[in-house]
Amino acid sequence: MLNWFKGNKTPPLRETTDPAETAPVAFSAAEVAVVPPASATAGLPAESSPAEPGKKGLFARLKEGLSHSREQLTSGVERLVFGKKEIDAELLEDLEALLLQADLGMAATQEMMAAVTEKVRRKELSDPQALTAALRAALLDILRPRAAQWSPRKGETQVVMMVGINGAGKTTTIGKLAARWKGEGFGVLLAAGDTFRAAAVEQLQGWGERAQVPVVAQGSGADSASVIYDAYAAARARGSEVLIADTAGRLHTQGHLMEELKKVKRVLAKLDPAAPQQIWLVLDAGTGQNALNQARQFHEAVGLTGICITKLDGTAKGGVVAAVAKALPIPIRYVGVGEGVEDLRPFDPQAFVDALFAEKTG
Ligand SMILES: Nc1nc2c(ncn2[C@@H]2O[C@H](COP(=O)(O)OP(=O)(O)OP(=O)(O)O)[C@@H](O)[C@H]2O)c(=O)[nH]1
Repeated sequence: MLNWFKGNKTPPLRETTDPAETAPVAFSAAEVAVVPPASATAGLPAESSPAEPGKKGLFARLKEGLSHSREQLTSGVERLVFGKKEIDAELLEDLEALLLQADLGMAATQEMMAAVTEKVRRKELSDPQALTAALRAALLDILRPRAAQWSPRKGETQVVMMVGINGAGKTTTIGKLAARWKGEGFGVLLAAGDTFRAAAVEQLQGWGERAQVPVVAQGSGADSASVIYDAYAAARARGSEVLIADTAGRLHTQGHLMEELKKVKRVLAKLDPAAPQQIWLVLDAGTGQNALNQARQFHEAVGLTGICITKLDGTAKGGVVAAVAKALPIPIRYVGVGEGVEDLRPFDPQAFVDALFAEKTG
């Protein structure tokens, strides 16, 4: 229990953009530490401060990030239609194979192929050169239902709990979200709930320092549910709008570790039955179709309300976003296209299709 509750002291009401606000607040240091340590930025990618806008245009960053995937899809289609006069069965077969190779997965591929084949059958599509436009439209139809932005709300304290397998990019995504929401004027607090990996606490504190957002942490090996509970209590007392809770990476197949996540939910619900208001799964795009299994199992265990797909810049498997969108009725909140703070983009289906699947290469 935090000592400002015990002592019935008035907690700081609201966070401001003043860095002084990020100094340790009133609490029992033995139990909870809200600390942005001085040297915690070690090991973080060099980048601009959160207040500094990205130097490149937002779409340009997304496009650059998706260049490997775009190259595979766009050039692939160009190769298939080169010299072709009509869309025949062979071309359609090759196209299906290309979409599967680009990691769109069976269900999304089949839906896109059905849309294209139907257009060919109705004679609305006969020119092979027009295939790309038809594919883009079909992809957009799959992605559009998954676009739903979430933002903290003034006057409420909501918890966004981040889950995922080891190394998916949870801590990094939390840092980027903290900078974004802080920049939008929300009071943000971070909970170092990954008590398993010692460096994770330091890493989170580094992001906290960069974003000028306080971090609630306990010693390594502490009970994750207790850290997140205390952090939620602190966030409510401070009037922060959002608590972003890190959790340890775990394989979706490790039943006992999935139970731990359920415990965090139960413990938070003691403070507010609606908490955690959001549970977001972080998926590494490079894991390809395995991302679907992860998403299904995390969803079954804890009930996801959002998905963030990271590392789209390092892979040609960008099509996995379509596979995830088709397989699960869960909003895709953000996509990560780099390690920098500005490389986390809100998921915008039209921008994503434009960046992933160019009308023409180049
Ligand atoms: N290129 C690229 N790298 C990323 C992206 N997101 C995260 N990373 C990198 O991925 C690595 C792992 O990220 P973390 O945030 O530590 O992953 P985690 O899920 O917290 O890991 P655990 O604590 O082991 O569960 C780091 O080197 C990040 O910089 C992204 O969108 N693009």
